[in-house]
Amino acid sequence: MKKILSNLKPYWPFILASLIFIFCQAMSQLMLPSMLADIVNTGIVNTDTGYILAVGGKMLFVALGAVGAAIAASYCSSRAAMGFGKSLRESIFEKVESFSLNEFNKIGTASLITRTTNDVTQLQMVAMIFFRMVVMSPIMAIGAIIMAVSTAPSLSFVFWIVVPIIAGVIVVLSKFSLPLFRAMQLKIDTVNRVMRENLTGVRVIRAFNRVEHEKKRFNAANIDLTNVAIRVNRLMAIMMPLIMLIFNVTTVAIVWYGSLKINAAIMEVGDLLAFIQYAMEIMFSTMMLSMMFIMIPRAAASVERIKEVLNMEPEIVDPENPVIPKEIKGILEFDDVTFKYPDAEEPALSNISFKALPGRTTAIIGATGSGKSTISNLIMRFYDVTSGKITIDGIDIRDIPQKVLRSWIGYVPQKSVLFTGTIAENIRYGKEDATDEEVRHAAEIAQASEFINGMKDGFDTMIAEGGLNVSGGQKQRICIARAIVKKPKIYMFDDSFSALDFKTDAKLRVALSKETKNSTMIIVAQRVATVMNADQIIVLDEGRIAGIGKHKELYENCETYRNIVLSQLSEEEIA
Ligand SMILES: Nc1ncnc2c1ncn2[C@@H]1O[C@H](COP(=O)(O)OP(=O)(O)OP(=O)(O)O)[C@@H](O)[C@H]1O
Repeated sequence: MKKILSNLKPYWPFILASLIFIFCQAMSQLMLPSMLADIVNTGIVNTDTGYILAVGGKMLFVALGAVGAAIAASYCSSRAAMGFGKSLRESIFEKVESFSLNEFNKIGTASLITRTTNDVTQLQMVAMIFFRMVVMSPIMAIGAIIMAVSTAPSLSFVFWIVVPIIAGVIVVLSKFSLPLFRAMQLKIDTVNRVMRENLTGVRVIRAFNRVEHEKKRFNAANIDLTNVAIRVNRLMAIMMPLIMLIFNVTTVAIVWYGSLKINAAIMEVGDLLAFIQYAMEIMFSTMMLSMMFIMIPRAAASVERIKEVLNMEPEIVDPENPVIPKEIKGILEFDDVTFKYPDAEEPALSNISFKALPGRTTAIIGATGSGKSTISNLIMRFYDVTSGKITIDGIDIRDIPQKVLRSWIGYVPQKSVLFTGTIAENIRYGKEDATDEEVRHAAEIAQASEFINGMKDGFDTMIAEGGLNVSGGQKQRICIARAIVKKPKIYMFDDSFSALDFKTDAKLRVALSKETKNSTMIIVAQRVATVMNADQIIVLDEGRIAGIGKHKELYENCETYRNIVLSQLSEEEIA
């Protein structure tokens, strides 16, 4: 909670100003009924027009003051609440940025989006009303009780009956509403998740004619959310008429009892009028407070969900005593590495040891699911090894700050990811201050220049959201250029040539080897043609190393490798 509330800190001047204005508004509003009583008791009873005009003028002045204070309070509380929301969203975003892949998996992307948007909006709304109502209502309620009791002490017993009844109604209803509000946020998560899957998977959905199925899935989630919302609103629907009934019965009781007093000449008409107005203020304030009780549980559900994100400790953290060498050679070594994904039964990698040297190409090949991408995940420190260690120039990568480690590596993921922006901007993602020449050169090596220059706007061509306006192979080459422009010490290509035709794949590797003479190259691939010229090939089989060596040796000595080769190459190609 402290972490959430700390986001209010920068806005305390607005909160303070809003409280002062609210106080002024409450005071002005409290003065009005007693002035009205004065007009009736003195002005009207004595038919003193001058008095009526004088006090009426004062009333107008006070009422205008109340309006001004209300506007100012509203402005200040809105500024504070909106600022709070902005700052909270920033905090969540920053926290999420520090998550390792495991934390993303735990909460889920759709839920993280809802928590950053919808849940924060809930808190923002509550904060705005909170500043106004929680301060205004008690001041008004207490002030009105004091004024009412001093105006007509004999009628004040009414409050001892009415206020507890209103409070009781609210407490009971809020007990039912909390679980419903919690459920509602979860349902919003589900709607978002289904929507997200539908938008990203639209091509597959259409290709497999599953539009109807997806409609049903979305409808189910949507109806689920609607049902919970209806139940919540049913509670609200009960509450408002109940409170209005209490309001009206109370007014009737006051008028009836008051008129008896007036008849008996114990009370003046003006005092009864003032008393009714104070009674209204008291009941209205109690109702507003009760609305807070309804909103607070809803906000509490959102607070819980935001707290879960803010309190989640990322598993991958920077070392306390980091080692940051000025210069590295790029010798990457796996030393008896075993790794099990969180929640997985079996390790994805077992006892992996190898050394990748600068100026050499190390290729990793194996069947699907053999653990190739897991190796790249570990090198990037998206996950930490379960046992053993990975070193660069002899330094355990857990002793190197993540930022520094990742600055040494040019990573091309298995699934190409591009961002909305121009092609040049996407390539510059690898090196922010890369010159146009550097960008062009990187594209040249990545065999991307030709198709980029063929586009109407060349390097300034806009990439649509998710890179939908370029082909799979083009996307891959832009991603490769992004890594090349960085001029890293270590290249990590995770099955990054899979969408390229054989000719482009070969040309790219030749151009790359010229450019990266002193860099350590790690190429994960499924295709034998991509790896067969590597200086060393690591053959993975169900998370274990089945063989390490050059193409020829492995073909002769490693059965797993031979089987992969035989399944892909013809006799002449092997020879
Ligand atoms: N996040 C994860 N949580 C649990 N298990 C995982 C996770 N990611 C991968 N695995 C498992 O780890 C094993 C190795 O997966 P990995 O992605 O490294 O294989 P791969 O050789 O790269 O396969 P492919 O060639 O199909 O990409 C597989 O059995 C897979 O099911």
